[in-house]
Amino acid sequence: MLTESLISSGSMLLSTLCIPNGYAPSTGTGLPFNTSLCFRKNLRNIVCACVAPPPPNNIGRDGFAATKFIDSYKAEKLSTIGDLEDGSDVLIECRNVYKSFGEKDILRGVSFKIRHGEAVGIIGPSGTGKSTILKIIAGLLAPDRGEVYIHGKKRDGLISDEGISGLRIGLVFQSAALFDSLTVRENVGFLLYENSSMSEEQIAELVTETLAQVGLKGVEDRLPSELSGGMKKRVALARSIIFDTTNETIEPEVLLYDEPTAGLDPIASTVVEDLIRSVHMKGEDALGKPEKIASYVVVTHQHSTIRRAVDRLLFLHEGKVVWQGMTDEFMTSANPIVQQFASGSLDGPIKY
Ligand SMILES: Nc1ncnc2c1ncn2[C@@H]1O[C@H](COP(=O)(O)OP(=O)(O)OP(=O)(O)O)[C@@H](O)[C@H]1O
Repeated sequence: MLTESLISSGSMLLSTLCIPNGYAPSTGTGLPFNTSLCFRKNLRNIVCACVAPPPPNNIGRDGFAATKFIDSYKAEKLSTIGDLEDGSDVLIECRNVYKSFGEKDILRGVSFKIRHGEAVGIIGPSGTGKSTILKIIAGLLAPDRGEVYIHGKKRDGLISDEGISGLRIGLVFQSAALFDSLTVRENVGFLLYENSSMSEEQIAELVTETLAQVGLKGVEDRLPSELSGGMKKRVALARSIIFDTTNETIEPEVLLYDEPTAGLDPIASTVVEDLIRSVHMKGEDALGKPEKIASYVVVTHQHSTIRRAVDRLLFLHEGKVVWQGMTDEFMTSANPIVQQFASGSLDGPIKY
C-alpha cells in the first residue's frame, strides 16, 4: 500500500495505485509503487485534434524565439489545433521549478510546456535532474518552488491532487518495474483488474492485443524473470498503453519514458523507439481524426532515440533548460553546450 505521505487524499488515486501486499515492483528508483498513474475524476475532453506534433511556443533556436516558424504554423494549423495564444493545447507546463535534495540544488528554475500531440525529448548530462523533472510531472515528487500545471490546473501537491483530471499520465521507469511475482498478463492488465469493470476474459483478450501491439506474442503466462531486458521494456510499454475499452471516455494521455532504450542493443533500441512512436498516433475515428492523441516525453542519452522517437528537445544543464529546439537542429546547433554534448567531447563548458 502506498504511504500516507505520497497519497494524502483522493480515493480514486489510492485505488489506482494500491499495490497488494507482496507485489512491490522493483522500480530501481526508490519509488515503491506502480508506474501508470490514471486520473479519472471530473473528466474533461480535449477538443483539438492534431496529428503532427505542433510546434511549441518560443521554440529556441539557440535561445532565439522561432517566430517565423510559429507564424507560418499559425496560418496553417490554427483552425485545427485550437488557439496557441490562449494555451489551450498545453497539457503540461513547468514554470520556474526548483528542487533540491539535501544540500544539492538539482533543478534551479526549469520552465517548459508540453503541448498536445508533441513528442519531446529531455537530454542533458548525467545527474542534471532529468528523471527528477519526470517524477515531478508525474506527481511523484513535489517541487520546492515553482509551479506545475496539468491541463491548465495548478498542481499543489502530489498525485493525490483533487481536480487534476481528464489527463492520464503514465511513467515508464528506466527499469521496467514489473511485479516479479505476477505473470506478464497480470502485470499488463494490473490496473484493469484493479479498477475496471471488465471481465477477466475481456482483460485477457485486451492484454493479448496490447502485447501484440508491442510485438510480443505468447508470453502472457511467463514471469518477468523469464524475459529478456528488451522484452521487459516492451511489457512495461504495453502496461502503460492499455486502456479500459468499456469506458466511453477516452482520456488524452501523456506518457513519460525514463531512458526507455538504456541497456538495449541497437536493434532492440530501434524496436522500442519505433514502438514509442507507433503506439501514440494510432487509430482513427469516423471522421478520420486520431482517436487517442498523446504527447510523450522521453528522457534519453541515446542518439538513435533522439533521432527516431522525438521531434523536439529540451536540454537540461545545471538545473535549467539551456537550449531547446527541433531534433534536426541539435546536431547543427552553434550552442557550445549542445555541440559538446552532441560530439561527446571532453572540451567545452560541461565539466565532469
Ligand atoms: N530521492 C533522492 N534523494 C536524494 N538525491 C536524489 C534523489 N533523487 C535524485 N537525487 C539526486 O539528484 C540528482 C539528479 O538525479 P536525476 O536522476 O534526476 O538525474 P538524471 O539527469 O536523470 O541523471 P542520469 O542521466 O544519470 O539518469 C542526482 O545527483 C541524484 O543522485
